[in-house]
Amino acid sequence: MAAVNPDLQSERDGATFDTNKLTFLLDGGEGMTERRREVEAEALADPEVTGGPHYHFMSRPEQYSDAVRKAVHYMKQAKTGKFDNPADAHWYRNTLWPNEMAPIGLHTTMFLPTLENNSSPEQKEKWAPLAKDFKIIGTYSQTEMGHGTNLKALETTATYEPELEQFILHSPTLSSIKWWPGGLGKTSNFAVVMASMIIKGKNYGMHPFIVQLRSLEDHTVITGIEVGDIGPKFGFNTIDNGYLKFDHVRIPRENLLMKNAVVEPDGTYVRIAKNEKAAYSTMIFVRAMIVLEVATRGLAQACTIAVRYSCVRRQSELVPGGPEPKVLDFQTQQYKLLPVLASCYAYWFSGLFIRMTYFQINYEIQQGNIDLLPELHAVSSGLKAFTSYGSMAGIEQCRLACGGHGFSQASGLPKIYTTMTAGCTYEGENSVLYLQMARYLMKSFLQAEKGETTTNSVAYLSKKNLDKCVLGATLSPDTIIAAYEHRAARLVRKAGLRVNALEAAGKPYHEAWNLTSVQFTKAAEAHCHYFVVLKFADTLEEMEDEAEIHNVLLQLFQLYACYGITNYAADFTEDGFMSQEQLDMVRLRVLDLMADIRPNAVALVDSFDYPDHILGSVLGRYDGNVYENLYKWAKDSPLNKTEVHDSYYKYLQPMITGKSNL
Ligand SMILES: CCCCCCCCCCCCCCCCCCCC(=O)SCCNC(=O)CCNC(=O)[C@H](O)C(C)(C)COP(=O)(O)OP(=O)(O)OC[C@H]1O[C@@H](n2cnc3c(N)ncnc32)[C@H](O)[C@@H]1OP(=O)(O)O
Ligand SMILES: Cc1cc2nc3c(=O)[nH]c(=O)nc-3n(C[C@H](O)[C@H](O)[C@H](O)COP(=O)(O)OP(=O)(O)OC[C@H]3O[C@@H](n4cnc5c(N)ncnc54)[C@H](O)[C@@H]3O)c2cc1C
Repeated sequence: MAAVNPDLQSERDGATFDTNKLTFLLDGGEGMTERRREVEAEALADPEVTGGPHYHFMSRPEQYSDAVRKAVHYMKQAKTGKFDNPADAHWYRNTLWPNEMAPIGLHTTMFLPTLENNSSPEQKEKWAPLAKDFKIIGTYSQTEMGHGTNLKALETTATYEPELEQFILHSPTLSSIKWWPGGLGKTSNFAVVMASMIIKGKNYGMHPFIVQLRSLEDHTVITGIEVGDIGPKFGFNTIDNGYLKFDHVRIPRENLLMKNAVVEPDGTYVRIAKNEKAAYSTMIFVRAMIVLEVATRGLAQACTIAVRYSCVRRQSELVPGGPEPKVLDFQTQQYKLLPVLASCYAYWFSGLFIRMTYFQINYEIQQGNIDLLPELHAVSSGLKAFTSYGSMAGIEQCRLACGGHGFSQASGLPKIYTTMTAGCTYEGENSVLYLQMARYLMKSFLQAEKGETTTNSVAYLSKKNLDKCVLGATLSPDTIIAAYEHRAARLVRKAGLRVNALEAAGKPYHEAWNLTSVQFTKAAEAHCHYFVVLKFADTLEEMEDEAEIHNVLLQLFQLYACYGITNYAADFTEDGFMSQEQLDMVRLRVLDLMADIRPNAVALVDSFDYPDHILGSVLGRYDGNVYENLYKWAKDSPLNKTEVHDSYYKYLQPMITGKSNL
């Protein structure tokens, strides 16, 4: 390995804590870190994983094709049983497709989970092993050209025919064509298709059906089906997001996944699930996972790149006539990066929380206890929206902080950005998800108004909140949490009262709701902000005695919270809760905290523990040898394969010389 750039080494030497120990905390324990590192090391040693053509120097069809090569490699490995632990499989995939979507990504994240959670026991026994062993490859096909958000308006129909005990799948309109499902265009031979189920003329709404799309022999498309790729996108170029059109395709009755609802041979519909949204369960799973696995990890990688590079990049003067400083020593550069780094830690702890909570509540739901489903739906929706937007903005901030080189694909940042920003849209567009959380907040507000006790994430709504902020120079977690509680409770209450007032003035509820929806999305955002602050504080409280790590995490917590207050100052001050003096103090504390955190900045990103291969960045290399590798990168560019490019002979030569050698 090349010698580490002394400018980066000095940062590591000056850190006040052991990065390894912080990595253990982030991974959820030393054993988890060790296992992750083992899986990554095995993958990194495998030329099928790290070899192959250079991602950025391939065309899109080549990128897709290479991703399929990797998919086959992954499936061969998985078939040996070595990834029986889902975490192992996840780490391996992250190393194989760094910041890319695998053509079989939907197979593992949505197709298989839907089969497992929406099938009857017999169906699960039949389909899940086939999918687990990759004998069939599937996707999750829900969104249509005309509707992604409004699931009640999906137009694909599954009409039951009792005589033959079959459903007939049909796409009656242009807008009913399935559009967007990942891996649908070229890779999958099966899909879970969400379609409106019609029996004897009655529409029972969206239900999941397992449908074969292509032959298992030669991959040709099943009669009555038209399927293909939807073309190049802003990112996600390794995956074949597809379209799918049905022309009266018949499937057996048994292909309705019947855990939540059964259709008997004579067409009798029997609902089993207690909640009518049971068919939406896979979406909750993915939203809960996006928080850590997509939003936070994308941001952590961007922070790693930008912070390391900012300690390698020297520019301008700090001391007149003095040497060029590391750019991270400029206060403005710290202001660009350190609050983003603090938010990354904040999201991480919320991500760990929602992942664990998802598995706990889902277990209860599987046992038939659905009491906590509304809470899980609201929190997973809100956190998905809050963290994906924050990460998207943070990644862009990291890119800008890298100056010109940040604009190059060599930085790795454009790829991280385009992959991650899709998470603001897929699995529920962010405003739409904030409005789902807002419904929950409105209900909870009404409960609190009636004097009832609200619980879980909204417990604070029925508490007596402080009228005056008691935040002082010590910035204790409790006073910070109280400030965020106050802001969220006030914004929820204000929006709720306006709905009530508009209704009292004669507006129908739906109109009152729409007229309050901007306020409500801001209230939902404030609620999520509070929740993320709370989970960060909980992590600090639960930490075992690792004083050095506790100190630096406390600084990050305070920075995250103070920066949030300065960014949303009006929310905290306009009702007189926080005084101007307190706000001024918080603003100055942001600057002081940045100075406190600055010496540990590199150690804090090293703790995310990303191998260079996953970062895919010349700027963010662990060894900090940026310039020689930027030069190498440019030399490898396909345009430099020949001294004179073909386009010269085709276009320039005739113009410049009046003749052509072609
Ligand atoms: C160590 C690690 C191991 C773990 C490894 C795991 C790795 C995982 C990695 C994850 C990587 C992820 C990569 C992802 C790849 C891309 C995937 C992209 C896939 C997709 O995009 S699939 C399509 C997604 N589509 C959507 O999300 C559609 C959005 N729309 C909706 O969800 C609904 O239509 C909407 C907006 C919620 C409205 O629904 P509607 O039916 O109209 O309902 P109402 O608004 O009338 O509400 C009625 C009532 O129901 C409640 N509700 C709504 N949804 C749900 C739900 N899901 N569950 C429970 N309850 C729900 C709603 O709140 C209302 O309640 P009220 O009480 O207020 O009446
Ligand atoms: C990269 C990517 C991968 C995807 N993968 C899959 C997949 O594998 N399977 C699949 O089925 N789908 C997939 N999708 C589709 C995705 O789930 C939808 O695009 C997403 O749910 C948003 O729905 P939409 O496109 O209909 O947006 P729209 O709902 O049309 O959003 C447009 C605008 O309208 C606003 N809006 C819509 N409804 C409301 C409302 N009720 N209140 C206020 N504002 C509203 C939105 O906020 C937004 O600003 C994918 C999409 C992308 C981008």
